[in-house]
Amino acid sequence: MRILLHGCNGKMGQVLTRIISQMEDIKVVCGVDKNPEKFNNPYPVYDSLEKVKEKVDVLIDFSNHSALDSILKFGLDNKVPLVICTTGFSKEEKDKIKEASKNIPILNSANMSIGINLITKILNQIAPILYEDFDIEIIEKHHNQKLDSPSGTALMLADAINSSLNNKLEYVYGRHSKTDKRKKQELGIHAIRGGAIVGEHSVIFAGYGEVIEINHTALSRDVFAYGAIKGAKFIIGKEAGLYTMNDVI
Ligand SMILES: NC(=O)C1=CN([C@@H]2O[C@H](COP(=O)(O)OP(=O)(O)OC[C@H]3O[C@@H](n4cnc5c(N)ncnc54)[C@H](O)[C@@H]3O)[C@@H](O)[C@H]2O)C=CC1
Ligand SMILES: O=C(O)C1=N[C@H](C(=O)O)C[C@H](O)C1
Repeated sequence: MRILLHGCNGKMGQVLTRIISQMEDIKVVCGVDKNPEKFNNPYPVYDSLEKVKEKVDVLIDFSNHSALDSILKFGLDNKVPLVICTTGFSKEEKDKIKEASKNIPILNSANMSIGINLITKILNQIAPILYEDFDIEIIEKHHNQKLDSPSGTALMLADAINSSLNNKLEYVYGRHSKTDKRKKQELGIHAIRGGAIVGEHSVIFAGYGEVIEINHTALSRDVFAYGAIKGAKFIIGKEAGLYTMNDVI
């Protein structure tokens, strides 16, 4: 498997570089990063996808939402499947991913871990049972270098809950300056940023006599990298379409 690593000089790009260098059946054949000189990688690094000349089987992206147009163009022009792991996309950008997936296979997930994706399935089943008697809130914690908030995963968890409730919930981001009490249909989403926290997510169902919490902690970035590699193996050879990690696990 020949991989193009987009965002190769970032935190996730470097974790993937290390892990893939220890594997026999797969190889990063080139990388793209807007800071191409930052590391001495064992593959060529370009500052633009337009400069890539290597033949690749799949593109894995951990970069920034602003790179989306160039990634979709590369995939469509070269018929290369995409594994898009970046977060922070707007509604318009998510629509662009959906449109491109009519012509090429795209795997898009805000979280490549097995645990979080299993939790989305569990939430889908339990939220309709609990909603009447429990208020639902999400807390996420990440390192102090993270650009987007709330995390893509927090939004993914919120969407899993909301879709099981006919999308009747109203997302409330923090409660700064509010003077009214919580409304029943609110789904509070709260972001903590500090230190080197890799990624923690809690979904809280708060009732009157009991509280249920579902927690997930990523212990290292390796878990996302292994998920992305699994996703890349899965997406190669698939029909055009939009896939998630729940199709992989
Ligand atoms: N789906 C998942 O499981 C995970 C997703 N992420 C997401 O992946 C993204 C990257 O995360 P990190 O590696 O921690 O960030 P980072 O900031 O350490 O790395 C991003 C890299 O992308 C490069 N870059 C930024 N804009 C670019 C552009 N327009 N063209 C080319 N390169 C560009 C930067 O120079 C940097 O080297 C974030 O959106 C993050 O939320 C991170 C971890 C897990
Ligand atoms: O930026 C990160 O670090 C992470 N981003 C993803 C997100 O926004 O949900 C996934 C993971 O939690 C780490």
